[in-house]
Amino acid sequence: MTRGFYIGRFQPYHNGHHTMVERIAADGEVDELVLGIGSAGNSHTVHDPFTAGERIMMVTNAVAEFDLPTYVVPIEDLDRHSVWVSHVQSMSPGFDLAYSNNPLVIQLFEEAGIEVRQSRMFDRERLEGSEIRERIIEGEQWRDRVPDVVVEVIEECNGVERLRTISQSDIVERWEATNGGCE
Ligand SMILES: Nc1ncnc2c1ncn2[C@@H]1O[C@H](COP(=O)(O)OP(=O)(O)OP(=O)(O)O)[C@@H](O)[C@H]1O
Ligand SMILES: NC(=O)c1ccc[n+]([C@@H]2O[C@H](COP(=O)(O)O)[C@@H](O)[C@H]2O)c1
Repeated sequence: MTRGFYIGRFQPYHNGHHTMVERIAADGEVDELVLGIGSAGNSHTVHDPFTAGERIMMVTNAVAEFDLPTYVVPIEDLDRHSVWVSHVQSMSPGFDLAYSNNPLVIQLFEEAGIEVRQSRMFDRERLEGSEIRERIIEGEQWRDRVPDVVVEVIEECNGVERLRTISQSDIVERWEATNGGCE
């Protein structure tokens, strides 16, 4: 029995992530997969708008279509990279290999003796979290870049409105930092 571990911030979980999981399921290289919700304590910023709970719903509902047993676990950040892999292991069902294209994640797992498998990036011009968040804020088309169940979660939590509101307050904060605030 082989279990894999795939971590991401999933802000939001998009079709690039979904293609990755689809390939893992189709290849049959693992019997089970753990999906780690990274930076789990972060939410309500333009970089990390969705809560761990909302992202758990996105991922759980999306991967249900695959014939692969999965577990979704939230993983909070730590201020010490040197112990992050132990922290991940303490929060996750045991795993034999990890999937990531993130250079720091790859470095930390490999230093801990855990095999990391990388993949190519799928349709990266369209399938990038920051681009999708920008499109949500700007009112451009984004729904075709995420699984339908992710659209449902974002709509259920008023995510479009949240991102737009947050992006406005970010603009105000940046303006105040540059201009010394209002008199
Ligand atoms: N289009 C894609 N194809 C394949 N892998 C992807 C794709 N987009 C992201 N990944 C990988 O999935 C993992 C989690 O990525 P992450 O949640 O940071 O998404 P992202 O699209 O890079 O988001 P952001 O722009 O917010 O950083 C990382 O290893 C990342 O390299
Ligand atoms: N020290 C730490 O807390 C640490 C180290 C490496 C990665 N991470 C997290 O792992 C996740 C990696 O996911 P991404 O590939 O989506 O960036 C992120 O949430 C990142 O914050 C945390």
